[in-house]
Amino acid sequence: MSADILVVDDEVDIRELVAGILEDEGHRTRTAGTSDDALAAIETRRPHLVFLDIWLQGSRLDGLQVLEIIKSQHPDLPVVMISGHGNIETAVSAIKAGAYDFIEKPFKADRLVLVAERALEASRLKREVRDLRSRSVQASRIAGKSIVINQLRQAVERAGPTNARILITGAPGSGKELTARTVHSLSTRANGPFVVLSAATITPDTMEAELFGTEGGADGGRRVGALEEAHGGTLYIDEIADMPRETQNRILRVLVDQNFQRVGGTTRVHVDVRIVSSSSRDLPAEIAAGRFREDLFHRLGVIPIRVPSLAERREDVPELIEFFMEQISSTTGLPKRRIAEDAMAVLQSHDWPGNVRQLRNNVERLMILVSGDPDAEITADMLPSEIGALVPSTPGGAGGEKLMSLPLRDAREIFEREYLLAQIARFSGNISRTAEFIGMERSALHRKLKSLGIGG
Ligand SMILES: Nc1ncnc2c1ncn2[C@@H]1O[C@H](COP(=O)(O)OP(=O)(O)OP(=O)(O)O)[C@@H](O)[C@H]1O
Repeated sequence: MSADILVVDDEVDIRELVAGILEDEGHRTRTAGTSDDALAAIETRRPHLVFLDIWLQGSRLDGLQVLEIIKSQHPDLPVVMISGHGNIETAVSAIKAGAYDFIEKPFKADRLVLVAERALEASRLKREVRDLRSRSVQASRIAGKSIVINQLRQAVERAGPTNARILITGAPGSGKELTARTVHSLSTRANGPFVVLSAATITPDTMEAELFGTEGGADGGRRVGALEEAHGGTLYIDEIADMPRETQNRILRVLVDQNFQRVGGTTRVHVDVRIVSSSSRDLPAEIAAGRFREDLFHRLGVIPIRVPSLAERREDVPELIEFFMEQISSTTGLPKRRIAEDAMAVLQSHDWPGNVRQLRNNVERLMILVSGDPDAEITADMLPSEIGALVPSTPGGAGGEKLMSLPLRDAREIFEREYLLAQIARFSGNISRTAEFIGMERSALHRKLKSLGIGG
């Protein structure tokens, strides 16, 4: 890579020498003889790398002061100090102040080239890591603009940094783990581990070993459990209500004592772990049935957060579809597709029992299956039958057969009711938008709803 390198030294011979060597390597260089010229050159255009003399005789500021200014304005701009013979100590303090490295006069050309390449490579890697991080944050963004999702986002932003234990409830696939990850990324533990323990998929026999780890097993070895692995970070326990009673007792003790013993062990392990747990069950009902400890419920749920189901926020469906198409397209290379209005209407009025996960799976399936003309829209008839049922289900869950057994008048009334309820839900209760979509006058729709006994 050809980089833009600024060489700052009061001795003209030195700066020309350094610049010459770097240019021979294919880089572009600029030079400055004083602190003010150096800062002005950076101001004009941020270079990729700076070689900076420590002394800078005859300048307003010395090299260390210039370094300080550069680091405050451009923390990621790598600076290599040029140190005179015998002032290694100053060079070391420059490194403490943020310089990448130093070269000592007189220096060999290959040492100079090597340091330059390393500094440029380190800065490139740093940038890459930052990009990847921001991309993965973007990939796990809580998407949606509905009121309920805004409330969720606010709750997460408030609770994230507090370090308090959080209990997340919500239907399967609604985004509980995503919520937990967002909480973690907003906390002071963001650079620590985020460990997932899925209580639903672990058998009661192995639950404690998974959570606490084991000691003195058959092979005499010890295994680190999820709690220990999450030290300094967050432990996310999924489907907490599926934990066996005995484990519930033990985890409660961990929460009280802040330490635990490994299975088969005698030493107490002290950890600093924030526990975020989740459940898709009705926990008060589990407590009433004696399956879940009430005191544990209160300990885990210092801050309760509820994730809305997708059916509660149908207006987010188009944005979520766009979000997933973008995501899937960038990871698989599949082209994004346009969704025709009739298909969108079906997608928005579907109940989505599997919530956002089910929606995402369907988007992926459509992108794979709908091949051919990349400009062709996805229309309602291309949707899988599981979603595409055009007759809304009737109360009691019966489908078309029930309608068939009724006189036209009653069947029509049931159909109209279900149809209108679904459309209104789709537009989040906004009657004007519903009326416009279904092609009725707003006042006529109001009258219709009243006659069907819907709404106030
Ligand atoms: N609001 C959202 N915006 C973007 N993606 C979302 C949103 N909610 C959920 N997802 C995505 O949907 C999928 C399911 O979410 P997640 O695993 O967090 O659900 P869950 O409630 O933890 O599921 P389960 O109950 O099965 O553990 C994930 O791919 C997640 O990234």
